[in-house]
Amino acid sequence: MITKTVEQKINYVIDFDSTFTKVEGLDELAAIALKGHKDHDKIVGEIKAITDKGMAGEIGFAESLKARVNLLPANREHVETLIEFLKGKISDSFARNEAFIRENAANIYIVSSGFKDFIVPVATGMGILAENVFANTFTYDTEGNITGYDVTNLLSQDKGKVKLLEALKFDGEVYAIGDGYTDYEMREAGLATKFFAFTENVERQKVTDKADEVVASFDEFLYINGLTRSQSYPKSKIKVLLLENVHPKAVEAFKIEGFQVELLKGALDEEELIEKIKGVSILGLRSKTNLTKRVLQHPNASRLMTVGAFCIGTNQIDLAECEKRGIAVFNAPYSNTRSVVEMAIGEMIILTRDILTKSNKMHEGVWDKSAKNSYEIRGKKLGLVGYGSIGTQLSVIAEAMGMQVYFYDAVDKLALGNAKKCKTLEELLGISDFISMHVDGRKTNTNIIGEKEFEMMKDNVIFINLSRGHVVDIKALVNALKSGKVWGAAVDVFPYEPKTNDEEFINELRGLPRVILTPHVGGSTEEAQANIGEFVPSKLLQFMNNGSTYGSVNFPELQLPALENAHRLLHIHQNVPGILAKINNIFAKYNVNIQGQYLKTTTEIGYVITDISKEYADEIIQELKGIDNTIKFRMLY
Ligand SMILES: NC(=O)C1=CN([C@@H]2O[C@H](COP(=O)(O)OP(=O)(O)OC[C@H]3O[C@@H](n4cnc5c(N)ncnc54)[C@H](O)[C@@H]3O)[C@@H](O)[C@H]2O)C=CC1
Ligand SMILES: O=C(O)CCC(=O)C(=O)O
Repeated sequence: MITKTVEQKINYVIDFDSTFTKVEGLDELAAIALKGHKDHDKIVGEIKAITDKGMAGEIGFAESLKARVNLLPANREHVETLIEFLKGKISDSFARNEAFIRENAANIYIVSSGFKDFIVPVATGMGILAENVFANTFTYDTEGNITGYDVTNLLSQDKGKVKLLEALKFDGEVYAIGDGYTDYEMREAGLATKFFAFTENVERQKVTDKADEVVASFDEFLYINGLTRSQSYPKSKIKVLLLENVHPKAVEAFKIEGFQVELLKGALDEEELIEKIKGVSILGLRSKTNLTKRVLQHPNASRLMTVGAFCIGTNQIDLAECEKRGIAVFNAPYSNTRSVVEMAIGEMIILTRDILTKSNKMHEGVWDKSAKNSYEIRGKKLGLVGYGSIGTQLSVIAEAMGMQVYFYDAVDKLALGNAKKCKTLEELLGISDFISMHVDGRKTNTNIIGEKEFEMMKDNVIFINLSRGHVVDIKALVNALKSGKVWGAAVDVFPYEPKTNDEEFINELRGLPRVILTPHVGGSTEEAQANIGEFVPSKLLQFMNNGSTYGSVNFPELQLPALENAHRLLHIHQNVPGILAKINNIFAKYNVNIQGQYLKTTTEIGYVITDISKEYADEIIQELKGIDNTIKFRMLY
């Protein structure tokens, strides 16, 4: 751990409400006491409004406290309930750094305008000494009802924290940490050496404007001051940018760990992405944002460490450029496959029963009961182009529904069930009653189905594309539909897709009969999106927290053990001879004890992870970074 040699004693004065805990104790006490009360919302709202005004410095503190306690119909039992509640509401970054609190307990003070009645049990549970908690105290009647508070306590008065610090006469420096104006007042009065505005739970501009430093977490406070901490680099300083409305679970996964997260609804074009990627270390996108070489080469992208494709396809990402730059890319290869398969089955049935035509007629008041142009899928031949995760699942389900399945894949694939392998695409096109595209989006798959391929198909074929827009020549499909070669089609993906839901969809397929058009929603089910929203962040977090790259689509894959009692050094470099030797020469030169070492390479890059004992010369870091052909270096503990 990094530990500052502290020559001068530092006293840490920490606020409680919305700093040490995520919430305001008195507001929560009101909510507990008024549970089930007919005026619950009204009274709690009033109390919260007064709290906010007081914290923002808009009304005097004494006035705010009096008004709030007067509105509070609470008793000892409610206080007990509040204590249990608050124990679960310790701010994440304080909870993460309990070890620091316990080690430095003698110099850590809670100075709060809240109440000892609930602060002491919560704070002492985290290692704070009871005698170092300074706060107000309630007064109770004989039945245990709160009647008021001790008005002689300095903290119940205006500028109470200032008065208390004057009285305490701390020896050494005083670092005040809090979210409210009264915390700043200690600095204003010259009683605190520095004021750190704490914004993990609430951010008040009036307070941050006055701060010496704004810290989004306690980790950041410890980092700035070179103190012992649980995170080698504070996650609140690491930016995560999530695009295309990924599932809220993803946002939550990063927030829980303390990252700075921004979620945007739509996709971004190249210029917009260059602008937004500034300072971003973790980027999440779906199929519509192109992460191009130009974006990656821009200085704004220099902090980018990892990218998550919240989908299967990664053709929208320049994987080779990411690799060259030491950026690990992950995707969700299976989470939405079932959703695509179900949509393909549904669309085959809708088209072969001519349901679109019938439904449209019904909406116009036409009752046309007839079996004409309606067929079962049972017994028909389904041709799958691409026999990967989706193609194979569709194969099994279609077969269970009585279809005869044929497939063509560019690589040799094992046939599942009774499916039959075709040697060529031409063979498959000539056999099939239904053709469904499930190839990946590599560039060479552009227009693999065009005029010539439609010509090879049986008359009245039903054609489905849920893979990628560019694999089918849309003009050729339009002609095949107009000529009757293709009876009906379902298309979910297009060479150009609108960036957001506000943009018009323009395509020649619009308005054609028996054509199902969907806005790239093959994988958009609640289930699939929730699965992806968990899966991709778990990969990105593993990479960030532990260095593991298992499942990466462009990086040497390594599943690393948990870090135990060591510092982990991660070195990404161009794959040229001699780098491992150079790394180990540095360790040998400084007599570093290696606890474990892992290496994996691709033809382009090498990834060396070394776990070392915690005592080492700081110089090794600069020397490791300085090795020729180093792409990226970082350290974890
Ligand atoms: N519409 C949507 O919302 C969704 C679309 N997709 C897309 O579906 C496609 C397939 O996904 P997966 O099955 O998971 O991919 P996969 O990578 O498991 O399978 C693709 C298969 O296509 C084969 N292939 C590639 N090019 C070929 C060619 N020219 N001819 C014959 N075979 C070829 C590959 O060898 C591979 O077996 C991808 O493009 C993916 O992006 C995936 C999920 C949702
Ligand atoms: O849901 C998305 O944005 C894209 C789905 C898709 O095409 C994929 O997973 O490859």
